[in-house]
Amino acid sequence: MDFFSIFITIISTLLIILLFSFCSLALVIFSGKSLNNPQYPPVMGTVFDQLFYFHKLYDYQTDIARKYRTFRLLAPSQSELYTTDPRNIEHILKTNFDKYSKGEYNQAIVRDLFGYGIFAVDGDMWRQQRKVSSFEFSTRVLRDFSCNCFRRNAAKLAGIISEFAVTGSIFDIQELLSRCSLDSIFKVGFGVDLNCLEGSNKEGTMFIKALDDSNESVYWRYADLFWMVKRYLNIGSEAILKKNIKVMDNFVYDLIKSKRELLSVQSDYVKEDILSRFLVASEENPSNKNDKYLRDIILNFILAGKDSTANTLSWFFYMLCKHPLIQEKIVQEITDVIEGKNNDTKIEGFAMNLVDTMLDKMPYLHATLTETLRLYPAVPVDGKCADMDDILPDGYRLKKGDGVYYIAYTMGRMTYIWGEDAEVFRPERWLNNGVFQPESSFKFVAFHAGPRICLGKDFAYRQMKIIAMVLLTFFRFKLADEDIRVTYRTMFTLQIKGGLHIKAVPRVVGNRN
Ligand code: HEM
Repeated sequence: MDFFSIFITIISTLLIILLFSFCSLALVIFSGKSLNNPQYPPVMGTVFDQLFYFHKLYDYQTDIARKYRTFRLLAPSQSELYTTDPRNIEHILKTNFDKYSKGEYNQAIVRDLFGYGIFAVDGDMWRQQRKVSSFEFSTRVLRDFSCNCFRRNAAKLAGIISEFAVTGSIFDIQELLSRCSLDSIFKVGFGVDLNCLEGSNKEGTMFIKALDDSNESVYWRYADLFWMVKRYLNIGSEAILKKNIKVMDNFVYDLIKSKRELLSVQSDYVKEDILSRFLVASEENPSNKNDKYLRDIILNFILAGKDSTANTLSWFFYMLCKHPLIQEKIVQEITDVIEGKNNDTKIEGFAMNLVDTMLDKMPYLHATLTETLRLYPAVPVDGKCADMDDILPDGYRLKKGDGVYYIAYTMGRMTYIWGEDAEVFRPERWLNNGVFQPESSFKFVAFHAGPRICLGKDFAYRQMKIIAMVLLTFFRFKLADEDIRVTYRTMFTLQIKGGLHIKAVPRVVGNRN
């Protein structure tokens, strides 16, 4: 056989294999999915379509949801349902809680990052972590200790921004907020001073980058057909992910080691932080005593505490730059609330004098933060897996093993939920005669709902309010480029792609005109 014939034989064999694989995959994807049965939600494509829209995934989902409130994408072995209907959300997250779990499909995807931490487990493991954590979050000590820490970190952040303000420099506020909230979660969660905000902690900075990149790489698995093969061969995005996870693991294992040493040396050490509580709980249950289990708990809390708050505040400042009148209204509310009670004109003193009662009297700020979360929810898509066949309240059926996701980002843009001005940023929609009106957690689902509702909601609002009050008292914020329209980085949490580059103009405190 000549060279040309060998070449043709190889190419045609490859083509036949490729065609065969493609047909088998198509057969697996499209068979057994009740495609034309109107009892099941309409099919809008396969999960691999998400590859093409990955950079604007949530807007792609929103476009479909404008036509179909509940729809399906097909995956090889199951259907993935997406819904915006609050009735369905109540059904899966609360009324039929026991019929839905995180599911093996999701767990396989997130295992390398989340391990067996609270976000990735079900059943007894979840109940045990929820119990220890909810006890921690309900204590008065945590409330006082965390507020103190938020005030200090807000003052440090304002100090850094004042240097930029003096020189008129542009800075990335998302980056600073990210460091600030990481410092807070380390102090409150693990009793450790990370000092990432000052930039003096190089490992901390590397840790943040590794965390963000891993968050994105793991999310990419939802659209990547070959992620398991790549993981096995340790190539491409999976090789990068593995490296990033190693950076994070080293960092977290060092933390556990130093914490254990501290607890054994100092018998009078105050065990009030979340990690100490889990360390004590693990002493009582030897199966949870290993460092891997503690690593998972820590990493889940870091993911919960850092991204959610920092990203929400970044979108909040973006909205305030786009709506200067809203920015000034918040400043007026701060002025009214602190009048006669906090006259300190220095950043540190002002921050330390912000007491709980002042935070509670800020309905407009509360509404603006909530409006930010309505349009830019920190967790844009979240979901569960059906553990048995079921029928949703909107009448659509799903089969055992199907995924069912609620799209918080899309829900915020649905006129049937929020009215004709759903896409308009309008904090006033949350107020009635100046009093904040909460919405059903199945309609405003940014904090999840039902038995697994976010444990850190109040914690997050307190931190966001303190930071917002300190920064807005001392600075007026403007976008570095007034015409810019920022977008998101597609990952588990809604981060601004490329950061938020802004300028701060000092305000004259005591005379805020
Ligand atoms: C704006 C801020 C925040 C938002 C929007 C938010 C949102 C959410 C969402 C959507 C979930 C459900 C995730 C899932 O499906 O597993 C969740 C769960 C959780 N959040 Fe938050 N979160 C915020 C801040 C925080 C903070 C600061 C902490 C802790 C320091 C925290 C701790 C938790 C925990 C422990 C869970 C797991 C609950 C469970 O599975 O039982 N969150 N949060």
